[in-house]
Amino acid sequence: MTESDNHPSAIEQLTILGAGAWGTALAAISRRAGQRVTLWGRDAEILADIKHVQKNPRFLPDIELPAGIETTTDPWQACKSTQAVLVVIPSRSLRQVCQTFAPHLPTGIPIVLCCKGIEQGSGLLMSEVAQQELPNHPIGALSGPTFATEAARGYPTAATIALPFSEQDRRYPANSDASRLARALSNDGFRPYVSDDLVGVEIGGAVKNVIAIACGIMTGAGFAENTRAVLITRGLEEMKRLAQALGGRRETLSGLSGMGDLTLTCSSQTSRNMSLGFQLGQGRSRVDCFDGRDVVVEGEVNAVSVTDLARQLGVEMPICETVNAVLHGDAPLKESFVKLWNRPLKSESQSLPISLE
Ligand SMILES: NC(=O)C1=CN([C@@H]2O[C@H](COP(=O)(O)OP(=O)(O)OC[C@H]3O[C@@H](n4cnc5c(N)ncnc54)[C@H](OP(=O)(O)O)[C@@H]3O)[C@@H](O)[C@H]2O)C=CC1
Ligand SMILES: O=C(CO)COP(=O)(O)O
Repeated sequence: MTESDNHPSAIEQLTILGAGAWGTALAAISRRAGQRVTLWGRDAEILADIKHVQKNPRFLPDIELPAGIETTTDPWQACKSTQAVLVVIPSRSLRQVCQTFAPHLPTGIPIVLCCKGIEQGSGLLMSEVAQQELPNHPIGALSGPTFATEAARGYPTAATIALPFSEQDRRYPANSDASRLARALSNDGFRPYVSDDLVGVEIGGAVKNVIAIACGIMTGAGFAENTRAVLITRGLEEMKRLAQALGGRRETLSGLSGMGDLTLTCSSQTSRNMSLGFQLGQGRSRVDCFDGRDVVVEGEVNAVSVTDLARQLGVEMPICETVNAVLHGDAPLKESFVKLWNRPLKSESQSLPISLE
């Protein structure tokens, strides 16, 4: 078989599930890339604004969206002639959303998960949850340093699209689902890279939010740049260890979905995770954070699932452990971070495993 015999058709029609900040931004990105886009959500009023006045006043106020985004609250309508689906809802809702959409998805189309997390209780990656519920679809992830507000405005942004490669994909990588999706989303402001390391890409997205909460706590408590650099660097090492234990590649965590997203999220209060940590570090109680609004903070719920998974696998993740103890174990904030700093001294590199005690 030659490459031209095997050339699959280009993706021209996308469905996006979730009309929050990132789902709406991805609809804008896809439109700018020339796609026919249907955005599915639950709130008919928001969807009407997106379609008719090119605004999402609740999740992306003041941002002008491109015209031509079709919207619907009906799962069948959303999927009827789609060639690929991006799932952009909070991680805790993924299983339920997959179950709702399973009967409506055209057979075999790729499903790309854009939520960042690990399922509570089961410890499954988002892709494993989706694979259980949608066994007849290739499952991938899109992840990277992508604040929705910036990407929706068209500011230059890049991310990684990961799907496992089949034997055929290895022979013709440009024809893989990951490559077809990258071409479908690419435009002047959005540059997708392709990967076959789904585990590495997903772990980066899930763990960086927990580390960002740690950065926020330390910054809110009055510490500065040195402390943040340590948390980013050692946090990256925690991400690499967990990815490796699950069969991912350490090098993936040096890319956009690892180091890239970790740096972004740990450096700005535009991040809801960093911002939650900051407010807690300043001494606010959890109920007063975000002025009492119910904001999606993935690192908060995922501190539990990341820590549980690490313990199960025997992977040392002291920063994530500390965040989890503070958020969910009633551990005193200041003392917990002092304890983190006073752990036994050791070598920096995994390949020189010495303790100095
Ligand atoms: N915002 C960002 O910059 C980025 C976010 N992400 C990730 O994307 C995911 C979504 O985040 P984001 O868009 O920011 O969140 P938002 O809070 O902005 O929006 C969440 C959306 O999900 C919908 N939703 C929640 N639960 C369900 C459910 N059970 N069924 C159907 N729809 C549901 C909400 O609908 P309703 O209003 O009806 O509740 C809302 O439209 C998260 O995992 C986040 O980490 C990734 C990269 C960037
Ligand atoms: O994942 C994000 C950027 O890549 C968004 O981060 P927050 O969820 O912390 O706002």
